[in-house]
Amino acid sequence: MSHIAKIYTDRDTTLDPLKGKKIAVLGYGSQGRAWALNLRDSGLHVTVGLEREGKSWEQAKADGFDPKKTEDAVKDADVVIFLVPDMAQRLVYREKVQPYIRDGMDIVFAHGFNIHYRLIEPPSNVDVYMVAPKGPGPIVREFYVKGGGVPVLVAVHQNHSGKAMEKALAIAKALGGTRAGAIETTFKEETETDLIGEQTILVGGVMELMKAAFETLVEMGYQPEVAYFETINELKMIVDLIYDKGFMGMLKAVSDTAKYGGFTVGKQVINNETRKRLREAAEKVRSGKFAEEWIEEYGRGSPTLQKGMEDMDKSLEEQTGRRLKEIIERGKPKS
Ligand SMILES: NC(=O)C1=CN([C@@H]2O[C@H](COP(=O)(O)OP(=O)(O)OC[C@H]3O[C@@H](n4cnc5c(N)ncnc54)[C@H](O)[C@@H]3O)[C@@H](O)[C@H]2O)C=CC1
Ligand SMILES: CC(=O)[C@](C)(O)C(=O)O
Ligand SMILES: [Mg+2]
Ligand SMILES: [Mg+2]
Repeated sequence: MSHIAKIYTDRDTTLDPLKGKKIAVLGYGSQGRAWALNLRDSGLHVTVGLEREGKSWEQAKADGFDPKKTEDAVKDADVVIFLVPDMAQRLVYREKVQPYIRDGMDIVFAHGFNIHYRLIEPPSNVDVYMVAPKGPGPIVREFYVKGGGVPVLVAVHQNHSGKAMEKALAIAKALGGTRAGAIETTFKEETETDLIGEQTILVGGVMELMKAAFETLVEMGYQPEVAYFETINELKMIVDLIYDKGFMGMLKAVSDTAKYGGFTVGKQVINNETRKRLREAAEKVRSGKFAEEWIEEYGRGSPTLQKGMEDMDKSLEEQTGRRLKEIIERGKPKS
């Protein structure tokens, strides 16, 4: 592997390509709020566009924005950023963006789903690019406020102006992303790796592994509180060690007993069978079959997603976590 990714930092980037441009942030949820606030704090001109009055509208107002109806924000904008849910983007595009597209407008995404799977096909007279934060929205905001930034991926799908990458990097900088680094990628690579990552490890894999370990201990008659601290609460500390000091740093911080048990038993639990299923899940993303399934589920009102949320809310691990909340909060470092 001799390939080295192209990575941009603050020194390689400038806000100039977006200075004075009118930026419409569509959606004010997890990413929308973080982007609108970070871009505004970085000195860019931001308008929040929303479908209707409601929770997001109130939050945007509380944060000092004067939200507009989606189409009104778009009519005025030079740059339109899609931060409504992936499944909602197609309809918002068709009804509230497409009719107002002008020559030289920018259409921007935080995830490549709708472009890669061709749910949105912008005309050739606009730039289409992406800045994809590799972290949850609230963390994108928190890191920025504290002087840091969450790393981002940048990609260009359509370069009508010839300056699409410069503008993607300007957004990356305004978001705080280039304080860490912005890695150049493609819509295909970002979309597929993001979906594979969230399904197999970040959301799906970690959640199920924690649940499986917790439930095994409880089934064996151990106290749920003890199981919760062991299999769920302590994971953050282990992951933080890996985050700060790598796998070697984590291993140096745990006991030899844990290292030996970890090396031998870890491979039995996450074995070739698990890897085979991980690969199958990844292939299902790459073939477009997962996207097809998710679009179909969304069309039926997302029953599986809703049931997942309800079941988790009622689960013994979540109930136990709520009961232990006070203890966990009390123990958190104070600075
Ligand atoms: N959540 C995250 O941390 C990350 C999200 N992304 C991407 O960012 C984009 C936005 O995702 P999130 O911030 O998670 O979205 P979200 O679910 O938090 O967005 C909700 C916002 O969209 C509005 N909204 C909800 N349903 C709508 C509909 N049917 N039509 C129009 N507006 C609607 C809500 O009022 C709210 O303002 C997606 O493309 C996602 O893949 C990328 C990286 C991480
Ligand atoms: C937070 C993030 O990067 C995810 C998991 O890809 C997402 O929310 O879609
Ligand atoms: Mg992601
Ligand atoms: Mg994602």
